Amino acid sequence: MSEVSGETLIYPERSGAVGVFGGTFNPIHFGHLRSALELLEALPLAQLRFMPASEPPHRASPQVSATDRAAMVERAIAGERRFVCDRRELDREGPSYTVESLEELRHELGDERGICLIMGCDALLGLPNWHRWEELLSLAHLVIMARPGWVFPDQGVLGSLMRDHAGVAEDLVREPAGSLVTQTLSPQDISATNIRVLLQSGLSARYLLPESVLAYIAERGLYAEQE
Ligand SMILES: Nc1ncnc2c1ncn2[C@@H]1O[C@H](COP(=O)(O)OP(=O)(O)OP(=O)(O)O)[C@@H](O)[C@H]1O
Ligand SMILES: O=C(O)c1ccc[n+]([C@@H]2O[C@H](COP(=O)([O-])O)[C@@H](O)[C@H]2O)c1
Repeated sequence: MSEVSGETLIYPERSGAVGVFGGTFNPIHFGHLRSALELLEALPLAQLRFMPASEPPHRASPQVSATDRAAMVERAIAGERRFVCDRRELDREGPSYTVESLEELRHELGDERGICLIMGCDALLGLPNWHRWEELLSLAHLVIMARPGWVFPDQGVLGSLMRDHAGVAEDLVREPAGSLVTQTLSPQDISATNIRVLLQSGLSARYLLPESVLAYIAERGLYAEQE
């Protein structure tokens, strides 16, 4: 069983699928958290795992360490029993390839359990550049969240992917992998980029992310104001 934060994880009732929400979480914010909660309520998910990327494959190395980013995730999700911080990518050397995390999780959960890889529409657009991306749907379902300012692709390789794998919520528990489900949630036009800009400019980021995360940022002097 992989290392997870807090209590030892007992995998939930056999009925629900396991959601995996990967991200840089630099820092985690209410856009992530509110979307995750709405997904839990809209889809047959028993648990949602926030999985901070240690070395996000397709962006510059974040200035804030993976340990700090995971600590912020842990603070943010404290109190919501169905949210878990999955630290497996912190324990692995090299780029945090999602396909490798899903392989590990599939091995742990067995062949029957539904696993849902969750991502925003913006992340979907970059999918064809991911490491071994064509294997992702054999390991998990994809749950794509609408995000303000982004439209679902309807052409090219992603348009075909969306049509060929289009599924409905029930598929996430009927099958272990292979369906693509889109979900419209209340729009949260919040980004970590915007939060970093505010903090680096000496402005408040209050009400965009949990107070516990803001307190951690202050304690550790992260995203400090730039001269
Ligand atoms: N406001 C939001 N609403 C819905 N999904 C979001 C939102 N913000 C981020 N996501 C999704 O969460 C996942 C992780 O995102 P990430 O940690 O990179 O946050 P971000 O706010 O997009 O960060 P950055 O601004 O640094 O790119 C991605 O799949 C992204 O699409
Ligand atoms: O596996 C890959 O090749 C890959 C390429 C780009 C992004 N990802 C994952 O997608 C998630 C969102 O990434 P990001 O950069 O938008 O925070 C995060 O879990 C990354 O590890 C994964």
